[in-house]
Amino acid sequence: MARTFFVGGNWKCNGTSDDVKKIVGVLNGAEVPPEDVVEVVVSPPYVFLPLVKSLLRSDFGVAAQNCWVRKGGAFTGEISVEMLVNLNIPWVILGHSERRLLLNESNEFVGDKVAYALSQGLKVIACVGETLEQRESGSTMAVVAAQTKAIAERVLNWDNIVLAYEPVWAIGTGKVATPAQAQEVHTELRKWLHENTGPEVAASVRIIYGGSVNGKNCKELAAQPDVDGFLVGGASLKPEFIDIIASSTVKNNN
Ligand SMILES: O=C(CO)COP(=O)(O)O
Repeated sequence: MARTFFVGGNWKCNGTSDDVKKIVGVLNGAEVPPEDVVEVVVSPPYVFLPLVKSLLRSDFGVAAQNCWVRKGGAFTGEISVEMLVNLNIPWVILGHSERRLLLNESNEFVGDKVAYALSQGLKVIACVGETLEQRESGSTMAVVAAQTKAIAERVLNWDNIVLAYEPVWAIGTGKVATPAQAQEVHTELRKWLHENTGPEVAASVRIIYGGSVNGKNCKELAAQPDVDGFLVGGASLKPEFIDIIASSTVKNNN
């Protein structure tokens, strides 16, 4: 089954409005493969969402980097799903390891957020991934399965979910997973989805890789059969993001 390649740019907590305008200018001027080959979504900090939404080319999507777990209300400092819907922001990144680890977001909390965001019509980039310690102790698959299970227990329809495998040890470290390491976990995740959510979900859900993806290593990673795209951090703030988008064409012979 054809899974459209997906390239997300997670800008994290970076930049000024001038930086944002510059990045969007580069994206708007870029020649990229058509939408049936690659879906591109960029994720600026909350405060720049309206600016990016107003300036960005219409064939690229926009994602928030987080949202509140339930309907908005007396939750100082939070941004609700309803607000994102109101601003026509179609996507949200949830469960990023920086939030799981630095802000103590549990698997259950992330699962609740995914379910609520989907219920209100948002599409979700749900992140899973193990720490170096967990990898070295041989628990990679147990960790990502538990993270995925907390989502699967709360969600019936996976049509609007992209699953991002982001090994924590590869994030912002310049230490990229080898194509074989990425493929191995993606295959296992697809197997897990097959057993726990059924063959259709397993065949159609896009599993993307994140962790030190750049313009040089993207092609070899993209060539792996179960790597359906990328979630890019640092390199999404640079012109090489265009090269990463272009790596989608390695799937063209599928
Ligand atoms: O966390 C990431 C994307 O969400 C990856 O970040 P880097 O590409 O900077 O390693």
